[in-house]
Amino acid sequence: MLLLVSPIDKEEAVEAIEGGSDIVDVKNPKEGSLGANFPWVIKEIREMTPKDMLVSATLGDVPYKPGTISLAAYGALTAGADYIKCGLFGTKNHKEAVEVMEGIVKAVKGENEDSIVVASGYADAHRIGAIDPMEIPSVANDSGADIAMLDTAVKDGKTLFDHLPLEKLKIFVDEAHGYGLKTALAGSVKKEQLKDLYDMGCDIVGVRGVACVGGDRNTGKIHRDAVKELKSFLDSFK
Ligand SMILES: O=C[C@H](O)COP(=O)(O)O
Repeated sequence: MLLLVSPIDKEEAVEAIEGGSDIVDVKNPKEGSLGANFPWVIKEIREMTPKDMLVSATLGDVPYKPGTISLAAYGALTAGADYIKCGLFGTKNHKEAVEVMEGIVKAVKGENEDSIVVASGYADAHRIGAIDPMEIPSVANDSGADIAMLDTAVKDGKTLFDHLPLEKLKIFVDEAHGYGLKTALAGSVKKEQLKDLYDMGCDIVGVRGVACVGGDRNTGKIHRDAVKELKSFLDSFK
């Protein structure tokens, strides 16, 4: 299972890289769970990240505005992101979500067929009126995306597992794998929850809070020692 760590700036990106993160996920937590960062931040983090390491960029907790989002995706790609990740915040159903994701897929894969598109739903979608998280694998599949992901929309200390039990997460992973997609799971994930994610076959775990000093995604900063600890813990499962 790969470790994705979400830095907000260059200083945190160095910590993620030195700590051994597999994917550097440029994000702006000030703008939400999957908040988008500025193109120049994505660009400078891509430039300082070793070529063989993947850089991901989030497009935000996006509204149901397919044109706007496809243009944002094009911008993230141009800034150098290998992974383009979209939080389906304002889409209420399968049809709307597929429409948004199809625009992203067309915008980025038309330029670079190797770019990786991630459709992210929210385990606590019921709190924001967004699409049911269990529909995300079919949304990713029907739109031509590569990865089905879940995060949490509201960062109030509740974790992914508080909103979806293990059995449901396993169904999510199995369904996505059945389509030939990869999976990414996140949402205030704690170290002691990593083994469950590994055992269910999750491909990527996304973290920020647990990689920050003091475990706080907003007030803390990512530290290489925390990333190293997570990485070696994950390696111990192999
Ligand atoms: O993509 C992963 C997110 O950044 C997870 O952040 P979090 O661990 O603070 O919920």
